[in-house]
Amino acid sequence: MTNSRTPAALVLEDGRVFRGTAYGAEGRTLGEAVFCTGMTGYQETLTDPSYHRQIVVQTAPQIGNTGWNDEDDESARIWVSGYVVRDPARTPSNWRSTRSLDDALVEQGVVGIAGVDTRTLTRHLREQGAMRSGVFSGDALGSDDEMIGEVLASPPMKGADLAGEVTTAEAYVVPAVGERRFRVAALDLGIKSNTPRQMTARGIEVHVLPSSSSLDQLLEIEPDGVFLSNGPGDPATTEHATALTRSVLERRIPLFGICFGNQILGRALGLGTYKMRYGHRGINIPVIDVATGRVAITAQNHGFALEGEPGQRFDSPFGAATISHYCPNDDTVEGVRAEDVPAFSVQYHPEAAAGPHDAAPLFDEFVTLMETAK
Ligand SMILES: NC(=O)CC[C@H](N)C(=O)O
Repeated sequence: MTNSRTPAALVLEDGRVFRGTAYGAEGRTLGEAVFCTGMTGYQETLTDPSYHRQIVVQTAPQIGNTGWNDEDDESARIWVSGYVVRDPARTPSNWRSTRSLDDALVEQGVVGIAGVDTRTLTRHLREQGAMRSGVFSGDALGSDDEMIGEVLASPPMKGADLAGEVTTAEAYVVPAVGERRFRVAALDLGIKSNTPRQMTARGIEVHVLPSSSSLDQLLEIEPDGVFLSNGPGDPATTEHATALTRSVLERRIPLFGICFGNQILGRALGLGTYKMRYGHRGINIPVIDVATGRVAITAQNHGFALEGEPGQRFDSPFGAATISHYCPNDDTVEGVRAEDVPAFSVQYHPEAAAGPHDAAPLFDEFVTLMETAK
């Protein structure tokens, strides 16, 4: 259970060391330290494959209050490489809870640390940027120099090609709820369970494909639409997915992308990507739709972004395109739309569980795009 007295340390690549006690599994883990500002939804965060190779810091001081249930996982396992909290729940309480968060972390061998001053840590990451880090506890604790050395020897997130590490080994089909109206080929770069669920609820039969699938394998499905999922790593490494996307655009098959998928569509349209200082990770991030001026409150989890200006129109290899959405906090690109081929994508999460659901109608827009193309 929680409140272990085993000493633990979170070590950042710039030499900052935060001391605390072991939480979850004991041992050693390495990854990019990033902070997430969601007050709820820690189970969805932990099981989101986009957090692969990241050590997640929760800014909400109390974590674990509702325990761990058998329904909210976004994938078959916890993907974060480490977990940093301030004050873990001693007594989880929720009618759906089947075990404590601490037990779930131990069961899956996820090394964490509690008792960290997460406010100071978050301010540090906000100023200095997300960076390589490690959590060390028990026998794995070494001298500061040793631990910093291990962190400095670990690979950076920039240039990391990770979709192949999280994608499904085999293609599978998620049937439509009720009558099947459309068939969609979904490229799994780290897809979350709630994404096919949002589509199947709208009469879409979803064929989830491994990230290495060829154009022929995709076309074999005779899809009415193609979906590009979220996923971990640097979008600059997605040559295969970007080439595949270009072939889909050439054939004018309706296409919708989320997060990593937005970065891939952007790249296919000729935009560049860059690593943000500390990214957007939370569940109350505003996004403005340039066409309507409307603001949506969104869930986000990204450390990279597309280059471009809010509302900018640009020439792509597939005709005109627009930066359709942006974040008013920092003018980050949050969506792109092609005007001459049926394709659009967003950097945020319309499938967000536990919400917010402002952006859910984007799945209806995908349906409309497919209806129009038929
Ligand atoms: N959730 C995602 O799809 C993240 C995309 C990409 N790995 C990023 O960090 O920007």
